Amino acid sequence: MGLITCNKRYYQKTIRQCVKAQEMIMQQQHATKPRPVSMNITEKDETIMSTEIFPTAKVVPMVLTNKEPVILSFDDVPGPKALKHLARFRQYLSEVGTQLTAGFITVGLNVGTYINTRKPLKNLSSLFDEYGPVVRFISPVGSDIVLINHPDHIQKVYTMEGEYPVRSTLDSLEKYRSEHRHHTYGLYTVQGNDWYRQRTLVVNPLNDSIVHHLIGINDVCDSFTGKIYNSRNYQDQLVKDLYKELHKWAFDCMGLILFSKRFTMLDTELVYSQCDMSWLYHSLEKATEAIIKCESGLQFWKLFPTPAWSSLVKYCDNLDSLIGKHVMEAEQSISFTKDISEIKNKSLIHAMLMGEEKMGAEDIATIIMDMLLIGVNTVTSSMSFILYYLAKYQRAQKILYNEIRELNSNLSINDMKKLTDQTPYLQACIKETLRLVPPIPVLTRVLPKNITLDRYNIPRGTLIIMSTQDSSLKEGNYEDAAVFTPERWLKDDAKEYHAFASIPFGSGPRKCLGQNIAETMLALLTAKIVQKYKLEYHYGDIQSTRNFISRPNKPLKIRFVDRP
Ligand code: HEM
Repeated sequence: MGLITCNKRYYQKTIRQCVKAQEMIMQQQHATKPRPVSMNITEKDETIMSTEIFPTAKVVPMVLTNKEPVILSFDDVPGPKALKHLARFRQYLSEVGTQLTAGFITVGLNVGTYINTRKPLKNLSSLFDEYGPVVRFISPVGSDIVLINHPDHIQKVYTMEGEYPVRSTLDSLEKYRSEHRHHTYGLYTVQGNDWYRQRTLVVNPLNDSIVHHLIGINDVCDSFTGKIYNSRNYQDQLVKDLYKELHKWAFDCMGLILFSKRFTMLDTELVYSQCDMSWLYHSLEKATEAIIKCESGLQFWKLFPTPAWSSLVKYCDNLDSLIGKHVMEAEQSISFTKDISEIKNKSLIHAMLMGEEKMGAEDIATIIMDMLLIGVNTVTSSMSFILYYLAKYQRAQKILYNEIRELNSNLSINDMKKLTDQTPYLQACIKETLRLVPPIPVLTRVLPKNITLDRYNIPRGTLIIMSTQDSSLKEGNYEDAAVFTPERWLKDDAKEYHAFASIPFGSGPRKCLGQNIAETMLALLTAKIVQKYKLEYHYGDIQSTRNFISRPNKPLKIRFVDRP
């Protein structure tokens, strides 16, 4: 639909150019005849006209025959006009950077969620409806931003990202690291060769870690279902905030994978006590809140320390030192052990410390911090929405329950592949939830080369924001796109879906490192909950917030009714 609107606009523009060219040719012909005094055209005017006529006339046959592609300039990319006037301030505010425009976009999106005005604020999809599939934001302060949502364009960006893909970083975390800690490591935020080196060092130990801890994760999932049993009210809802409980579950699972430790946050009430484990959990929660605040809206923290910035510094410092303690403990245990080969598999931290290329303790702590921040928050968000959709779509829940019941096992497995093969409907439910609510709703790239998108030439270095959530919710890409339909992934037609219409884990060499881990955690807990409880939801529709990691915008009041 957006593509059609855009092409329509393009053709209208070309037709206007064509008419203008014809008028000018006619004027030029008239110019050779004796000229009426009222026209008053000077020699200078004639020169201008003749230089304008030919380029325009040259374009016309190309468009009409539609044989040669016409490349339109970057200036032709449509976008909101208001921001163009702000461009005048560019010279004064250069230090604020590109993200201010991203801030404008985020403010628009977030405010739209909270304020119920008569004239609703624009969200990304209305921008695409208005301007077409390629929208330009002229930044008042930094590089311009281009917004896209068409799967073809998203695919093209990924194919041109190069060997060392560059994503726009979380500015607040990057500033914290470079200015406050004088240390720029961090897998999500680092770029270029450094990124490649880190990723190569982490990828294998991380995959091994999930295999080692399957049984432990299974136990944490059992703790969660047990906790539901023990802490329901008379309406079979959790007395506590379900989102927070899921957050603790994700934290405990990630504790096993990243530290090989049982954090038991689910079982303990000592959330704000003085023990290291609860401080780590508390700091993670607070650091996430502070990053969300800093990344949404106008980024004044770049100019002076705002309360959100001070909170970010405080809690990221906490995280750094608490994780650093675990890394130091691992270093010590290595230095006291004779049989080095045995200890290498003790934890992900041990494996990284003993990798072929030695990594410093601070570097490892930063990588672990990134994985904790991304991993815990994304998995919690997805798990919340899986439960919500299953509770809302009873028919889907019934099919899933039958699939799990037929497995006729207690699901206490240590072979994930077997579980995946035996539960196609469960996998489809996870995939469908991630299509409807990808926890990271927009992905970014800065390309090393110019790229042509929908005939517009986008210069290299432009920040390209890919609205992957908008793409996966578009009717043109999926029929009944807003409806939770896991079956769509099991039909033959699924093969016809565009491979880039729904990419919740990103794509290419820089795609999510934790996909395997996330899918395992989500599958295990969903299976265990549905096996034990019938889920119900009797309240208003829940949507996702549009933060850099989205979450439910309302309390998850799901009922967990015992199955007979
Ligand atoms: C449902 C859960 C998850 C979703 C939907 C998700 C999604 C994503 C996405 C979209 C990206 C960016 C990809 C791109 O730019 O093309 C990403 C990157 C990343 N994710 Fe995940 N993620 C999830 C869970 C996890 C977990 C559990 C971990 C930790 C083990 C993790 C670690 C990472 C890391 C380290 C990166 C940066 C990779 C790099 O820059 O090389 N993610 N994730």
